[in-house]
Amino acid sequence: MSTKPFFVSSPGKVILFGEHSAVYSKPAIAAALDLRAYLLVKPSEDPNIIRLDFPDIGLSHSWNKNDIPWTKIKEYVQAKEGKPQISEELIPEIIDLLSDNLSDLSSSLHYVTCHCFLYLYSILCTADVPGMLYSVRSTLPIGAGLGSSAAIAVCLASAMSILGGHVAKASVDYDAKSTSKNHEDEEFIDKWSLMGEKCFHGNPSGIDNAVATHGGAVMFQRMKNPAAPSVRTNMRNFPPISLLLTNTKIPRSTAALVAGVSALNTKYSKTSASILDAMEHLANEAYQVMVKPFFGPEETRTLRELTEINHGLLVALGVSHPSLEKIKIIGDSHRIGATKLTGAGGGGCAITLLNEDVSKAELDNSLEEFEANGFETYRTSLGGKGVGALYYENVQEDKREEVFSEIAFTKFKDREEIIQALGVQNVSGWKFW
Ligand SMILES: Nc1ncnc2c1ncn2[C@@H]1O[C@H](COP(=O)(O)OP(=O)(O)OP(=O)(O)O)[C@@H](O)[C@H]1O
Ligand SMILES: C[C@@](O)(CCO)CC(=O)[O-]
Ligand SMILES: [Mg+2]
Repeated sequence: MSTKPFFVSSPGKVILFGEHSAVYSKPAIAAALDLRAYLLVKPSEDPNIIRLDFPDIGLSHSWNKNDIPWTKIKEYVQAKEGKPQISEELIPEIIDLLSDNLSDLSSSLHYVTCHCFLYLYSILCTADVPGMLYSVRSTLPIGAGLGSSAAIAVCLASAMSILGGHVAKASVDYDAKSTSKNHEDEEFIDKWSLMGEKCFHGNPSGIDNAVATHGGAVMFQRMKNPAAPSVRTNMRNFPPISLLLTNTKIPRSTAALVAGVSALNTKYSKTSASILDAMEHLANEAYQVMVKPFFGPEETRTLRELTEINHGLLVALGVSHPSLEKIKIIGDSHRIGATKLTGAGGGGCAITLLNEDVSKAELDNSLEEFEANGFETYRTSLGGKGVGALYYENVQEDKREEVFSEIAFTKFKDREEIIQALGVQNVSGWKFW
């Protein structure tokens, strides 16, 4: 177990096809974003104190680790060779046992985040792990459809797997070929981060945390039998798609949107089953196109057409928002490409698969209109690295104090400062599983 400070980091994601239908065991396609969450873990001055400092959401909280009902919690966790075994659902008895530790949190945002932290902490760590500071910063917009919750869940699950001694040290360099990956440890982190996602929103498909753990691009399908593992097919030759992300900045909750679709399914079961079936066919067609060895103008046109259809189907499920429709109208009227909402919808982000021949003038006009409406745009590359760690000993000796400074970390002004100081591409020493 490491008592030296370390960072873990994991990426957000873009769902290209199949959000919401993914929850109903339909295939979906998603890829890792170059925006990431970072978690600093650092020994506390008082080894009995577990301290959370999550400035992005104004959360600062601490517990005395002796107040966690360790012995009772462990009675509900099955372990094999010292490794806690995953349950299908969150264990209600553990939720109940932790409720006293959460009773002084009045904001629901803080409650949910602390619940996720303590659930993973009390299962993956033991009373012997000294109290630490846990501080999170993210370059992902929160609640905007880009998997910010999954990135946090993966950071927490990986840090606690390190502290609990359940995974080997991450040791693969940034540029190394993926064949040397430690698949077993990545799977462990993936599984436990799904439990973290369940704390954030009751019924996640698992696609967001899978991408945040493994990175790259995947076709993902949750199985109908909840006990069966999800199927994840890596898409190695992910085509070079030119993508524009536009954030409406309208806040929304994934949990509420997923619950809304569930209500629709109950009320109009046959109609909504047809919509979900259409989404299934659409994701399969997109997959066939995306894995073609040759990806030319015909293939990009097909993906744009499927993008338009996918958005229409999501509108039919009731998860769009006037601001998302506005993005679509602006993009369509300047003919920049095909636009759909991404993630849970209801606000948050839209993606536009840009036309290859879009002119600079057309694009600039759209960008101006997006800005005038208060939207934020971001050009992004897809398919980056999954979860990684930056250990104390992998940072040059004379830089350690600065890199692992809690004060510097919590005070970074914006996304650019975080990326500059810690980005997995900018700072040498990051290791991956
Ligand atoms: N930087 C952060 N610091 C602390 N908590 C965060 C941070 N980013 C995300 N979260 C947690 O994740 C929640 C947002 O998750 P939610 O699933 O609603 O949106 P999302 O993950 O951004 O979008 P989607 O699930 O559609 O991809 C926040 O309410 C908070 O609990
Ligand atoms: C809306 C949803 O399909 C994607 C959220 O990013 C929910 C999920 O799959 O967990
Ligand atoms: Mg989420």
